[in-house]
Amino acid sequence: MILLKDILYRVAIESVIGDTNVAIQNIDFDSRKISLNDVFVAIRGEANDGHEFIAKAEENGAIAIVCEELPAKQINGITYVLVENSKEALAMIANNFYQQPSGKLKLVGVTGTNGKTTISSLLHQLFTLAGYKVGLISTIKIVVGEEEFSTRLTTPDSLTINKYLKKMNDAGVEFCFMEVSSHGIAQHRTAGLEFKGGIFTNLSHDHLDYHKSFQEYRDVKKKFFDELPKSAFAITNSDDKNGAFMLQNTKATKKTYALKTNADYRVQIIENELSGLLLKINNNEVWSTLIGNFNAYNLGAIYAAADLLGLKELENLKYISQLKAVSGRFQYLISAKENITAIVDYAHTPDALQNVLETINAIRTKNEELITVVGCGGDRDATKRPIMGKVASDLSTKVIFTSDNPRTEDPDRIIEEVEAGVEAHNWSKIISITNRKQAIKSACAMANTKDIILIAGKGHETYQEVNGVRSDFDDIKIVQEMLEQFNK
Ligand SMILES: CC(=O)N[C@H]1[C@@H](OP(=O)(O)OP(=O)(O)OC[C@H]2O[C@@H](n3ccc(=O)[nH]c3=O)[C@H](O)[C@@H]2O)O[C@H](CO)[C@@H](O)[C@@H]1O[C@H](C)C(=O)N[C@@H](C)C(=O)N[C@H](CCC(=O)O)C(=O)O
Ligand SMILES: Nc1ncnc2c1ncn2[C@@H]1O[C@H](COP(=O)(O)OP(=O)(O)OP(=O)(O)O)[C@@H](O)[C@H]1O
Ligand SMILES: N[C@H](CCC[C@H](N)C(=O)O)C(=O)O
Ligand SMILES: [Mg+2]
Repeated sequence: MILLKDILYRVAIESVIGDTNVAIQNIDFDSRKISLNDVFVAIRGEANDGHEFIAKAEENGAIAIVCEELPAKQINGITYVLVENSKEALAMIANNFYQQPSGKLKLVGVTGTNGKTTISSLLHQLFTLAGYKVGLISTIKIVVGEEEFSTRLTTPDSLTINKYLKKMNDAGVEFCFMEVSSHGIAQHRTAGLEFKGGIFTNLSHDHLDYHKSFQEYRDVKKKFFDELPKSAFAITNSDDKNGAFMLQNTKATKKTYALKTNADYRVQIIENELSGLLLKINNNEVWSTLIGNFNAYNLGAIYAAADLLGLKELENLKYISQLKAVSGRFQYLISAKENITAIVDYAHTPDALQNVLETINAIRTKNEELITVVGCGGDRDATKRPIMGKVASDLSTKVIFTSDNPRTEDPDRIIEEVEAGVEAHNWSKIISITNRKQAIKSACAMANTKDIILIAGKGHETYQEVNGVRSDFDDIKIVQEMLEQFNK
């Protein structure tokens, strides 16, 4: 039996009306999911104000209401807990309800604009190879030992995070790697978690619809490191101009990785080919089948984290060389007959797109075309659209602009905004085909022997979201079918 007072530990409470010595059943921040003897936490969101649903939660049987503002009428028998910040309170309550699960394993958070899924998934792979039971909370999926769960957000709400961490405790998981998005930090989804380490990847343009300015976006990311405990490690990319800034006020042990500057974990690229990377990390050579400069950074961060988590040097190098590419991250398929290469990549920011295109250009010979299929998501940062249009047209020989996830926006309007970034001398390179499947088919039809097709933006996603409806859609499957037709 759990009492209301037990879950209020570390919650910044302003006042309480009613009894906290009451047994509670469950917790939720959605009035529609409240049933008898549950605790309802009212949250002011982006679209709605949870305080407007307090009456609904009471009707559904809530025994306690946690809120920032008391309802005009209070009901006898229900306890009202007035707090400073409901989102933070929810996080603390979730930590308490599931008995502080983050402290019972080694939790490492990965933050930054690009590379979070790659690094956390590869660390999950590495520690699994090393024989440990491992957990993962990522954009692609949540993993608890051998069990996998689907997920919609990169960093889930605090209740969901703690629920899965508890499952990990019950399954005997020793290490958990999780992505920490800027939305997650800003909305206190990770508050109260006990991190053993934090990793910073890089910072570039994204989510400026939500954070309003680059400074605000940067400061939110920094907050994650500010809050790490002294016993944790904080690993940063010292080649990134915001790398040092991230660790300015952290209490954690600071460590750096870099390709260009001096660092605790120094990575050098010896060979960089379509078959993989030969790297020197500190004084050891290691081969990886991962491709591109940016993966040399990711591998540097992974090596550093594994080292700081106690993996022996030789084991670390051995497992790094066995890591396999993460789904939809530079995933490539080759049609045997025509020798056409198709690369499916999740690049959905200007920086990621530029990195991927530069990687391909570095390995492509001049007479092979690079045909890029790309679009931008709706209801997300619109300022990145023309920049992605420019990057795609500057760095490809042909471009097909198309839809990503239009969500509630008009796909043709989004494409126009992407096209607006294309410079006049590149206009002859581009065409636009709104239907993404058609765009991929056209790219395949345009390709000649040895050409390279990049399909960017959706990576591992198996749906396309239009007006709130997600229909089956898989870049990898579509391109596979097309390439098989060539082989006939
Ligand atoms: C913009 C944003 O981040 N929104 C998130 C936010 O929702 P919200 O603030 O809009 O919630 P709301 O609809 O206004 O509702 C407010 C409150 O009223 C409650 N409510 C509502 C209706 C009702 O009948 N009863 C009721 O109690 C809701 O449960 C909620 O508690 O809080 C919700 C619960 O945690 C999230 O699911 C939701 O994510 C939406 C779906 C989303 O698309 N978020 C994206 C932008 C996101 O977070 N992405 C990041 C970053 C990606 C990256 O960098 O890679 C991620 O971590 O995935
Ligand atoms: N270290 C890196 N630096 C720059 N670009 C990268 C890096 N790692 C991966 N990328 C590129 O960014 C894309 C997204 O990578 P990944 O999914 O790992 O990032 P993420 O941070 O998890 O993104 P999201 O914010 O959507 O969760 C990749 O498909 C690749 O094109
Ligand atoms: N986590 C990213 C995912 C973008 C993926 C892209 N396919 C899109 O839908 O815009 C975001 O929420 O911005
Ligand atoms: Mg991710």
